[in-house]
Amino acid sequence: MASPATSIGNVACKPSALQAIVFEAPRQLQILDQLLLPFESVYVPIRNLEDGHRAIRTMQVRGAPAIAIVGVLALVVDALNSNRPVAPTAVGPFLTYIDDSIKYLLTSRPTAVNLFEATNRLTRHLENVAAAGTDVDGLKAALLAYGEAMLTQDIKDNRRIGRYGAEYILSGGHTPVHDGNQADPARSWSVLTHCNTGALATAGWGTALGIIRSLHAAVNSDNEHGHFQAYCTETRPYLQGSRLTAYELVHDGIPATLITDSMVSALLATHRIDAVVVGADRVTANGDTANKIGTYQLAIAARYHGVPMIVAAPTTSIDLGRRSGAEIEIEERPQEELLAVTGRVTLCGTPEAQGEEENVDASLPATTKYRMPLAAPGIQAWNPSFDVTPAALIDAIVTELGVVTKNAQGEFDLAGFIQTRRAE
Ligand SMILES: CSC[C@H]1O[C@H](OP(=O)(O)O)[C@H](O)[C@@H]1O
Repeated sequence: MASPATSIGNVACKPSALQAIVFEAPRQLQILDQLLLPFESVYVPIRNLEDGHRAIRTMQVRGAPAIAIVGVLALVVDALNSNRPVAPTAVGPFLTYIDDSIKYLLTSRPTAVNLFEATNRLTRHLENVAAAGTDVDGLKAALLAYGEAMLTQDIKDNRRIGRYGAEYILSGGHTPVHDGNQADPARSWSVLTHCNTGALATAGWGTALGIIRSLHAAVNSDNEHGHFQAYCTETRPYLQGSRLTAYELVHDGIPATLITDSMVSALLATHRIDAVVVGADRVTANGDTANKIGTYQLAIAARYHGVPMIVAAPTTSIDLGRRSGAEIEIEERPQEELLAVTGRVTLCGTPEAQGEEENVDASLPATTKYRMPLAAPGIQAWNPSFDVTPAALIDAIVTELGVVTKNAQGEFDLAGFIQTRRAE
């Protein structure tokens, strides 16, 4: 499962097993093919817009922040591609090429707001650079700098989200469900999460999984008695939980337990869960949150059992232009993703599977693609990739600017919070 060695910034190195995006400026972009994880770690080159669109559409790369970063970097490598120059050499046509490219990229997946938000800011930025009187090379340099900045800013934001979220949970910012004394630092802590919101969904660290990383570090550093346990759901049908989040938690050595999506209420009924922490694809102005399918029923179960429901969302996932979740387009994906599982397996008769044993059939392919049907032939399937959790079922929204809780009217004032924090 070793990742291929590659260079980053002219330094030969090997990406960490969890590095979803590898960018060597100005034009070498690779993404970790998440359709093959955790059993194969394969990096796929993104050489142009079409490669980027396909990787996002097929979910080789996924996660709201990662989608935005790969989308913009695919535009960078397309615009700076010297092998097949496609970008116009005059400023006006170059800006038109950027606009047309963005419109194409935005057809990849509709629900997560991050790519829309990032490309809106990019368009305004390049227009300002052009108005300042630059040539196309200046615009290309600005585009490259913008894409590189997204990588570093996302990790900074996620570290802040992790810290704010961990502090909020440890400080009793909510009513603990544990019988234990909130003030007792030696007590155990358990958090349930859904889907994958970690390094594989971002440029690194993660959002909700970033909070789990920070919470685990805080509990284990404050005292040797504290114990932290993460629980993650499988997250059917793509299995972001059992394939990706479990992979990240095991990689980091964080005690973790996998459950099926159908076990959520039974687990919450044990009263061992301190908080449910999930990510977000699009949070509207009132706090309604589009996230992976299954989040809504998780929130219902959490509310029923008195467990705080916490959404981790960088401000790049907050869409103040939409008043409520009713305005969010929910992506429906191919039925096939629910009706079967596909992937690659190493055949038991091949050298890879048998090590050095003699009696292997070398004529067999080392790995072979498979499709395993899971449902009765002929059945139809409904496969919405997201659902919307109403703000009424959410207790806190953790951003890189801090934790947003409800006002005296029981509402989130996200616009006011963001404006105030950014003015500080
Ligand atoms: C920080 S990732 C946010 C969000 O994206 C995931 O969706 P997908 O795997 O379909 O791209 C999931 O909803 C995560 O919570």
